[in-house]
Amino acid sequence: MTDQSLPGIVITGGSGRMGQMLIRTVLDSDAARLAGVVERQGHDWVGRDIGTCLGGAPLGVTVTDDPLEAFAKAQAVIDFTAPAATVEFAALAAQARATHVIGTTGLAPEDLEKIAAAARHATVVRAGNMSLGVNLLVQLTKRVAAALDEDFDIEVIEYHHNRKVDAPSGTALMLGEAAAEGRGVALDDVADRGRDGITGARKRGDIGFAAIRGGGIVGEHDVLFASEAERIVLRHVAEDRSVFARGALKAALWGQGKGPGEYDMLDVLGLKD
Ligand SMILES: NC(=O)C1=CN([C@@H]2O[C@H](COP(=O)(O)OP(=O)(O)OC[C@H]3O[C@@H](n4cnc5c(N)ncnc54)[C@H](O)[C@@H]3O)[C@@H](O)[C@H]2O)C=CC1
Ligand SMILES: O=C(O)C1=N[C@H](C(=O)O)C[C@H](O)C1
Repeated sequence: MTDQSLPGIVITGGSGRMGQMLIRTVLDSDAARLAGVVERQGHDWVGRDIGTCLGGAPLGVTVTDDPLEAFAKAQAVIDFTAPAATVEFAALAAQARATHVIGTTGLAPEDLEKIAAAARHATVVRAGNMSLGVNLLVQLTKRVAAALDEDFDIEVIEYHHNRKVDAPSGTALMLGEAAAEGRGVALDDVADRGRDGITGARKRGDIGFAAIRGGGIVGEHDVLFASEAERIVLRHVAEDRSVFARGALKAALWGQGKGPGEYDMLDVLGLKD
C-alpha cells in the first residue's frame, strides 16, 4: 500500500528514455510516491495502467494526456520531454502550485522567458544535467578557466546517442557558461558553435563547441583547455540514465516548501559559490 503522506510526483513523457527511468526511480524511492504519468495526446499508453505499460503488474496509476488534472493531485512534476511541452507544463505546474523540475534541453530564449514567468508563482528547478558529477564539473570548469589565460583555447566536446535532437547539449552549454564566467566574459560574445568550410583560424578567447552523435552513448562531456605546450581535459561520463533520474528526484524533494523562484542543481546540491 503506497504511503499517501509522501510527496506525490508526476512524471511527464512517461514512455521516453528518461520518463521510464524516472518512473522506476520514484517507484524504488522510500521518500516519494508516483502520483501520475502524463503522455502526449494519441500516445498508445494513454488510458493504460503504467505498471502494465512497463511490462509488470498493475500499479493503480493510469497514464493520462490531461496534465492539469494530474498536476493538481501532486506536489511535484518531473519533466524531461520537449521544449513546447515543457513551456505548457510550466504554466500548468504554476497553476497547480507544484514544484516543476525541468530536465528538458534545447529551450529557446523565448521558452526560458515563459519558464521565468511561471517561476514567479511556483518553485522551478531547471538544469541541462541533473547528475552530481556534471554539476561538480561545472564548478571545476569555472575554477580552471579563471586560473588560465587566453593562451589556453577552451573547447567543449559532447558525445550522445543517435536519437538526440538538440545540439550543443544542455550540459555543453552549462559547461560553456561556466568557462565564460570563469574568464569574466559573456558566452554569447565568444561562443563558436559550428565550424564548416574555410572558417579562418581560431579566434583567441573563443569557446568552441563540437557535437558527436552515435549509437547508444548516454552522455559524455569533455572540457579541453589547450595551449601550445600542454593540454588539460576535464571529463564526465554518464554510464547510465539513473544519475539524471536520481538528481531529478532529489530536486523534486528539495523543492518542497521552497518559495517561488527558479533554481538549479547547484542550489539543490549545495554547490553554489
Ligand atoms: N537534464 C538532464 O539531466 C537530462 C536531460 N535530458 C533531456 O530530456 C529530454 C528528453 O530526453 P529523452 O527521454 O531521451 O527523450 P525521449 O524522446 O525518449 O522522450 C521524450 C518523451 O516526451 C514525450 N512528450 C513529448 N511531448 C509531450 C507532451 N506534449 N505531453 C506529454 N509527453 C510529451 C514523448 O512522447 C516522449 O515519451 C531531452 O530534452 C533531453 O536532452 C535527458 C537526459 C538527462
Ligand atoms: O538527450 C540526452 O540524452 C541528454 N541530454 C542532456 C543534455 O542535453 O546535456 C543531458 C545528458 O547528457 C543526456
